[in-house]
Amino acid sequence: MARRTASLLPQWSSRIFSVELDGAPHYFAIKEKHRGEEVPRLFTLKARHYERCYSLLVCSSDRVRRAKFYGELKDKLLRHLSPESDLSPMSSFLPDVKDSLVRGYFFKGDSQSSSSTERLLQELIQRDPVLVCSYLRGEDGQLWTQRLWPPAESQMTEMSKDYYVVPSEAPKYHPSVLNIVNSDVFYSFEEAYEVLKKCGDIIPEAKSVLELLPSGAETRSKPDFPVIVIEGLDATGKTTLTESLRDTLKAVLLQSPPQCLSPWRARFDQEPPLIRRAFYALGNYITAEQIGQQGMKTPVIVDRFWHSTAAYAIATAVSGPLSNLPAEGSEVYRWPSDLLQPNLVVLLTLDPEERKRRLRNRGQGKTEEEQELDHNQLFRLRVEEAYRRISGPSCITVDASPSADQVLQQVLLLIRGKCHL
Ligand SMILES: Nc1ncnc2c1ncn2[C@@H]1O[C@H](COP(=O)(O)OP(=O)(O)OP(=O)(O)O)[C@@H](O)[C@H]1O
Ligand SMILES: Nc1ccn([C@H]2C[C@H](O)[C@@H](COP(=O)(O)O)O2)c(=O)n1
Repeated sequence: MARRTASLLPQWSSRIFSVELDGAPHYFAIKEKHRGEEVPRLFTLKARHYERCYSLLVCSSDRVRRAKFYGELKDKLLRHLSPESDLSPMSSFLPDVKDSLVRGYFFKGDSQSSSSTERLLQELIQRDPVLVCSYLRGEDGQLWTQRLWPPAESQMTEMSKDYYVVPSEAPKYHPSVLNIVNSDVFYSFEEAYEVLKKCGDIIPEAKSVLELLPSGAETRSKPDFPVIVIEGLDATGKTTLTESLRDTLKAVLLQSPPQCLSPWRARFDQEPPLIRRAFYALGNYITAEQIGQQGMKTPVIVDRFWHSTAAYAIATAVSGPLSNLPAEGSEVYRWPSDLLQPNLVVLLTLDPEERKRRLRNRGQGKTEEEQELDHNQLFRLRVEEAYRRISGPSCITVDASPSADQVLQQVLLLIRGKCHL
């Protein structure tokens, strides 16, 4: 058992832990306990009767299983724990080490129901890939010790000791940045394909999607005619503009995700980010195949493409202000080497109030991510900034607030300048 836990989460004592408490991230490290040592204080939990807290980190080496289980675990804990437990997301990572982020949850253990909580934890560690720790409050109500739970799990490992929980500086970038590559954003057909292939047993629809895929991202010869992608948040006027461009340029209009994936889109929108983003990533390769065929005959206009896939994924993986995004020039913003590159990518931007007005006028239902855009100003800013940072090709921003015809003329000017049409 001890060996199991040690291999689940290597370099235990070098890790930083992050937990959202009262709406703010708290970062802490652990320090071996030595007698009489002064240790900085971390945080106080409000209610006195919470003598103990728990963390659960999901440690499976199978990333599809880990992603599915992480979502299910939240539902399970919410069903079982009292609302006073303040269930919060938690993570642990090795500073600057890619792919080292492990996610989980943190909650306060109510002394009233401690035996039933411990029964649930016992059940979880026996069946599922979780690592459980308990945290005890120090005498001054502020200092906490961390220890592997239950104590019998910890014999003979570096986790066997008690550790002080000490405050740690916030990392330069949001810890989720460490795991974006090939978990939130995919940089090759193969990487996204692998995820959907592994899902075949648990999500039957994945098999239908796999059947629609081109046989790899073959290097086709570049289309003879220009390929122009129109990007932007919802209701910025993409549909209006792409339809006008199609008519004006006698072009073919395509979209990503492609029409043939429509029957499965809602299904994959319910899945955890790893699976959902792999679905959208593969959609781009189907659209690329269609572009390759149509682009030999006419200009092609595309409503959303890889910029959307990457920008929404990055902006969702990272929370908080723009400064939490990976820095400009980061590998996270690079274009997949095996994906067709358009000749021009236009990003439509709009004042948030005008966007809301257009959304209201349109009056359609919204996806969860669209609702988030409405309510969460920071999320909207992160999506737009991520769009701007993507390179190879980069997007050219066009203000979409003038009339539909003025926006069309502006974009036609850009196309004529860049694509010799
Ligand atoms: N330049 C414009 N000025 C005023 N209204 C516009 C303009 N362009 C589009 N609209 C209106 O704004 C609404 C949203 O436009 P549209 O559907 O083209 O956006 P979209 O970017 O395709 O949205 P989504 O991504 O959600 O499909 C529509 O009612 C459309 O008629
Ligand atoms: N190529 C694409 C297109 C869309 N998405 C995702 C990103 C958002 O969650 C949502 C927006 O699309 P809309 O509702 O406006 O059709 O779909 C993507 O990841 N990649």
